[in-house]
Amino acid sequence: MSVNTIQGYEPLTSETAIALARRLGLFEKSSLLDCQEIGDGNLNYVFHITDVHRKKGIIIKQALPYAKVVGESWPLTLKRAVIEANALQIFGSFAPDFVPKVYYSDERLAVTVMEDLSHLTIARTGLIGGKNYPLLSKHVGEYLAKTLYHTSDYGLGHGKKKEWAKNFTNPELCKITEDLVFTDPFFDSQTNDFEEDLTETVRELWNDGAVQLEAAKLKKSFITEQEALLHGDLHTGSIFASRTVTKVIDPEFAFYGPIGFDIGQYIANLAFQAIARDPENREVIYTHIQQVWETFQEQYTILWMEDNKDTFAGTDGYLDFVLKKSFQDALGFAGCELIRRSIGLSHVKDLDGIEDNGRRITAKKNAIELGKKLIKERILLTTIEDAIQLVKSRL
Ligand SMILES: Nc1ncnc2c1ncn2[C@@H]1O[C@H](COP(=O)(O)OP(=O)(O)O)[C@@H](O)[C@H]1O
Ligand SMILES: CSC[C@H]1O[C@H](OP(=O)(O)O)[C@H](O)[C@@H]1O
Repeated sequence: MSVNTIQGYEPLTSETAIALARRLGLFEKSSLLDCQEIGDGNLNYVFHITDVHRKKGIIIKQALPYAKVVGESWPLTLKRAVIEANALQIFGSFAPDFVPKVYYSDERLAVTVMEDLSHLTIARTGLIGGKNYPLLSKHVGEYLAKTLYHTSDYGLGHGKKKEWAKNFTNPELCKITEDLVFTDPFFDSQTNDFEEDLTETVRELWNDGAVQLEAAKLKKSFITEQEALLHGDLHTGSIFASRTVTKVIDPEFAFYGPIGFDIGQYIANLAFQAIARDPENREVIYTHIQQVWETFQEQYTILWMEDNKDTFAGTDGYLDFVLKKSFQDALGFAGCELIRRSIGLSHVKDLDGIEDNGRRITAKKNAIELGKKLIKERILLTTIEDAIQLVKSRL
């Protein structure tokens, strides 16, 4: 397959990115501008433009017509840029404290111009470096409650939600997740990528019919359940943090799906830290896992009570049912993410960055075993304490 030429689209260079910033009037006319391409993700260009004297910056993110990590042999829709810009604006309207401001977007050029967050640190990088972000998981819990409630049937009403869901069909990006998270790691697929020392563990996984059946059910939920507008790729590399501020970036995978998916991806990426750390440094990560769920549950409940468009909102047991389902879904999705980032395409630095071969292999085996347990036993777990106990039992 080759990349189609798209009318009016051209990849930006530092010069054309600066010209765009000037045209948009985002800097004073006399300012001296510097531009660096800083994208370290799998898919896009990210240009950081700064006014050299005033130290003020902006970010211009541009989608390429292919996946950057693989190259032109993997064409990928440019529509993801408009999905990302629209999702940032919607999430920003419901949770303004936790989302970068969007200054401009252009569908033809596939660009989103947004607030510069480079005074913050990507949470994954900070956590790997041993930094503590005391408010991170409370903030993420609040962000999740607000975005997942306000975009749902309960927040919007059935008609409006269906309209929104139509505007957020994102089949190409969803297919990446369907393949890379929910399918390929459970079979002997070409995209898988793991060390030889993991072969036996991986073969056991491929022969585990019970895991495959539960993974199939989780994949079905991901594909069929349009509960709310999800971020769709909420790992700790998609979150900027400081001790007091949290901002969620990169929602190009946004679509209407099961709300446990965002919660589960975040929990799994915290779990990578618990797995990678020495035992004495794990407790703070367990606290994060507890805080994100507790804050989500508390805030979601408040929103449900305040203004719910569903006639059944006050029916005894309905909110509990919704929360329990989301919790158990989240644990299953977390299990899939743990396995995928250990043996599938696109790993995490938390594990790959462990230099000692023996420690790294043990960490990945732990991640795979924990993933299997979460997938198979999620319906037996009813409290976040149960889930944390299960994580502890695998390390
Ligand atoms: N608003 C921003 N402010 C500062 N840096 C950013 C911003 N958005 C992205 N970046 C930088 O660019 C990197 C890649 O961005 P991301 O949106 O995750 O791209 P991709 O979709 O390719 O994964 C981030 O890890 C971060 O370093
Ligand atoms: C070839 S896409 C693989 C992987 O990349 C995305 O992550 P990011 O955009 O944050 O780098 C997403 O997790 C996809 O599954």
